[in-house]
Parts: sequence; C-alpha cells; structure tokens
Amino acid sequence: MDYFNYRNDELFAEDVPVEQIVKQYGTPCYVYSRATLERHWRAFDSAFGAHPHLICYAVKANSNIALLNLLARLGSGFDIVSLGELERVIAASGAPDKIVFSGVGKREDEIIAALKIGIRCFNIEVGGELDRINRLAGQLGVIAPVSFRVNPDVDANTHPYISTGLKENKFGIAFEQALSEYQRAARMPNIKIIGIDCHIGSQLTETRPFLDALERILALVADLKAAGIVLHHLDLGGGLGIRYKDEQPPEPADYIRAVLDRLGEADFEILLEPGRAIVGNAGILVTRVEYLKATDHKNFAIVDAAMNDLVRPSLYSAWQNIIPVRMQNQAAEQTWDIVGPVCETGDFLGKGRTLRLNANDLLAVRSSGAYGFSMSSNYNSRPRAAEVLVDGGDTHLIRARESIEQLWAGERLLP
Ligand SMILES: Cc1ncc(COP(=O)(O)O)c(C=O)c1O
Ligand SMILES: N[C@@H](CCCC[NH3+])C(=O)O
Repeated sequence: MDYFNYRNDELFAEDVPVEQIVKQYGTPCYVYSRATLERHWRAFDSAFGAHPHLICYAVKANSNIALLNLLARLGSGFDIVSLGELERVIAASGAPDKIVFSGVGKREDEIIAALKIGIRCFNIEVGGELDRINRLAGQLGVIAPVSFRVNPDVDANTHPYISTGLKENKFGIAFEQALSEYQRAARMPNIKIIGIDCHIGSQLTETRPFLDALERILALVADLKAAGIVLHHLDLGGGLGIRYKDEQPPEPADYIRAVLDRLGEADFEILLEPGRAIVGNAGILVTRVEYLKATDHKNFAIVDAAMNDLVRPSLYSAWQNIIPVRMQNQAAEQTWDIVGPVCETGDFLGKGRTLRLNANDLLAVRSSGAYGFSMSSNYNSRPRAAEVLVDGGDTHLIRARESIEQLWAGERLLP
C-alpha cells in the first residue's frame, strides 16, 4: 500500500496531482510520499512491541537528508557505509549513538570520524579492520564498540548481484573464522565487543533465508558464550523485499514475529538495517515522453529520464511498473520499450510495456524510492533530477535539479 493513487484518471502523490508537481519542478523528477515513508518505518518499529530493538535505516537506499531527518524524528537509527553517509546522518540531525557502520573497506579517516563522533557500533567485515580500529581507538583514547559481520553462507535466493551472504561473496568474516576473530578482539585493549551482525542480501521475498541465517548466527552465539564472550545485540541486517510486480514478500510484522518466536526467552537487543522496504515504494520517478518512434520491429517511447537517473533496469534487468500520470483513451494501446536519451543500448526503464501513449505524456516509474536517486550519476553530462517530498497537500523541494554549471564545478582548465 502506498499513497500514489488515481483520482478521476489522474495520478496523485498523497493529495497533490503529479502534473502539478511537474509544472512546478519539471522532469525528470523524483517524488516521495512522507506518509508512505513513515508508515513503512513504523511497521518495522511497532512489530517489536516491548522487545528491545533499533531500526537502523540503510542510508544507501536513499540518502536525501530531508528523508533521513524525517526518520530521525521518528527515532530511527542508521546503517552507514561511508564518511559521506555519516556526515549526511549528522546533517540530518540523526543521533550518533544510533549509527552502525557497515562496509568492507572502511578507510582510516572514516574510522577516526566515527570514533570521534561516538557511533553505536562498527560492523567489522575483515580481520585487518579490527586491528585498524583497535589502533586508531588507542590513539584517540577511546574504546571502540564492535560487532563482526559474519557471512553465514546461506542462499538468499535473490539476484546474484545483490546476494551478499554466500561464502563466494566479498562481504563479512567467514563463518569458520568468526570465533577466533572474536577471541582476538576480546584480547584487544581498545575494543569492546557488543554484538554480531549479518546481512545476506537484498530484495528477499521469503522469510526462510533470514531464519536460516539466524540459526547459523545463534549457533555461533552459543559458541561465543562457551568461550566467555557475551553479546548484547544481534543485528540481522536489511534485505526485506518489496512488491515491484507480483512478488509477495513477507510483511515486516510477519518477518519480525518469526525472528522473535525463534529467539524465545533470549533477550538480545535486535537491530535491523532495512532500506528498500522503508523507502522503495515511497517514491516514483516522473518522466516526460519526448518522442514516439515506431519501426517495423519495435515501438520506442523515448523519455527524458535515463539510466543515469534510475539504473536498476539496466544494471539488474529489474522490472519496475511504468504507469501514465493521466489515463487517456485517445491513443491506441500499443507495446512500447521505454528508453532514455543516453547513448547506451542498455539505457531503458522498461521493455514491452502496453500503454496508450502520445508524445509529451507524463509517465511514472513506480517503486523508485530505493536505489533510484542514490545510484544516479551524471553520465552523458546529464544533471541529476530534482527530488520533491509530498506531505498531504504540501510539496517540498528537497533537492534542486542540478544546474548545468554544477556538472563541471571542481574541474579545472590547465594554465
Ligand atoms: C550491510 C547492509 N545493510 C543493509 C542493507 C539494506 O538492504 P535493503 O535495502 O535490501 O534492506 C544493505 C544493502 O543490501 C547492506 O549491504
Ligand atoms: N542497489 C540494489 C541493491 C543493493 C543493496 C546494497 N547492499 C538494488 O537496487 O536493488
């Protein structure tokens, strides 16, 4: 359920006609719904009831500071993977002690910044990172709170590019090495072990792989306890999928109930790092049809958004629904490839879509709130799209469309 619906054949974002947003801000344009974003976050948070927990929204899914700030106001924590994301959370008034820092390649300056600001936890993904954090914490005279991201080697049953919990993936400490890494950490003077972490992949549509991973993690937790290492929290990562087409992912409440049922009396604080499930269906990408091009083989609708704005179709062959902003019956129904202006054959937003189209029509690509703007680029020297947040009947420009001059800001001619 979201808040992008038709009223009298016209698409609305909450109470605002999408056409009105386009008149004000142009295309291509990302449009987000505050009500949807907040409802999705609360669905995770409330499912825990009284069980100690922290929802750490995965900033990479959509890192606009207005959205981060709305989540911070709800009490959200944040899962970050870079200094840039750390600074975004701070700029959005996120609480440092609710930040967990994931990622396989944390640089020294990133670790130092996180230690200085006092984040909740480092999710360590490689042995050398433990040594580095211990050394830098010592230099700063602080104790670093850590957990290890363990690779449980379970099949998340998702697209191979977004599966992260198999032993051939680069992520996390190998399951077999985890115990000895924890023991090594326990001997370090500037390290405090507080938890364990895993994240097995993204766009998961079943509960089973999550529970398989949890089983592996709990086995390790028992081994750690036997070795005298007691944990405060379990971080089960993100990855819960959304409906793009006909997927039927579990509701957050179903997933969380299954986790809590399995935990029984165990009173670990549970951390989750959902990204897509919170913001994916809270956003659309609005684009205008520039030209219609019919050939003997195919019909192309050439639109003004492209793979630089939304790369998921090109990168993962991801299917996202494309719908008209205004339903109309004048044009004949035909099958279209919806393509962008970028000079790549792989530049498409959707293929084989049956639509009634005229040049100049507006289209909305649904489910674009996650990994849409945050993965956008300037390829072909295309300024990045505007981002607009709708709140009931109000619209807020939360990121201005990039100007042409911004494209080469920072570049220099030789003297
Ligand atoms: C460590 C980590 N946590 C959380 C997420 C968020 O994943 P999702 O957007 O699928 O919930 C990701 C991305 O897959 C990740 O790599
Ligand atoms: N960017 C991917 C998901 C990767 C998640 C990052 N760990 C997508 O659009 O589906």
